[in-house]
Amino acid sequence: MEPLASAERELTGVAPEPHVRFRGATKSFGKGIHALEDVSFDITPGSFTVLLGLSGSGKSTTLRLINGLHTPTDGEVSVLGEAIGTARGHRLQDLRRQIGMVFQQFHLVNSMSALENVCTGALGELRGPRIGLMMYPKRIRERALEQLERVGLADQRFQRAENLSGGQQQRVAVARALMQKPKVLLADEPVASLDPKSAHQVMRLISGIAREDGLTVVCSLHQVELAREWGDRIIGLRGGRVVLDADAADISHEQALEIYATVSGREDAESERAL
Ligand SMILES: Nc1ncnc2c1ncn2[C@@H]1O[C@H](COP(=O)(O)OP(=O)(O)OP(=O)(O)O)[C@@H](O)[C@H]1O
Repeated sequence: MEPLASAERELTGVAPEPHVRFRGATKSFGKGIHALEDVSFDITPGSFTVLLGLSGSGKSTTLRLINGLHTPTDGEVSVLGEAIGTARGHRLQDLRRQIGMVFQQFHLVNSMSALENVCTGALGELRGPRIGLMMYPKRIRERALEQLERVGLADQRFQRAENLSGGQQQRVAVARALMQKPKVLLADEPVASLDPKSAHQVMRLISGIAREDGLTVVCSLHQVELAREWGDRIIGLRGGRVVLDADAADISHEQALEIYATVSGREDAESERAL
């Protein structure tokens, strides 16, 4: 998915500024735990990048560096042209508002309706807490309903989140992320808890919305086939290092599987899951 970036290049002859830039980024936790080591890449606006790798390879750390939850121990991470690790206060809040997030475990409030969960995505633009759907301004409730319509769940708007299926809950979580009107959408293993049919549905939804809104997506996955089907580009991580970085269309199933090259029994089991 390169329409935005390639259109801009065609019009101006200049490649657009990347939405995400890693330059020699390293993240260590104490002595000896290098979650990420010397990672460099640029992510083009409007592209869909998949981070592929087994458990512990550094995918979540990469996403957390992008949304400023971690700061790099060494090197630089910039998002939308700013070094997010050094941004503070309002500037950091503004940047974070432009970065939507979707998680493996959905992180909805179970006792709230689907619509109220989506409304919480707008809390960053409101003052003070809101308890109950009717405490949100009408314009926010209307926007939330529009987002629920986009993910095909308007008819479930008053259903408590806990009564929805996993796939439906993830669609509500996508709608909530869209309330921020993000430029960048980060998805951390968004389909790892879903059955294959729901997983495809959610990936199709994220991909379709990203295309419509020109969103830049960075999505971690551990399933090779999903990565090849939905990503424009695959960045493979192993042991905190980039071991593959190429257009998804140019990567064979076997090449992608090499990311899971076995060095221990644990990884053997993981590489079977990755198929
Ligand atoms: N806060 C932390 N403190 C200590 N070590 C950490 C911390 N966060 C991550 N790590 C370590 O960094 C490495 C990379 O972890 P990360 O969560 O980024 O991997 P991942 O590819 O997302 O794995 P998973 O799919 O299991 O979430 C692992 O060895 C992990 O144990």
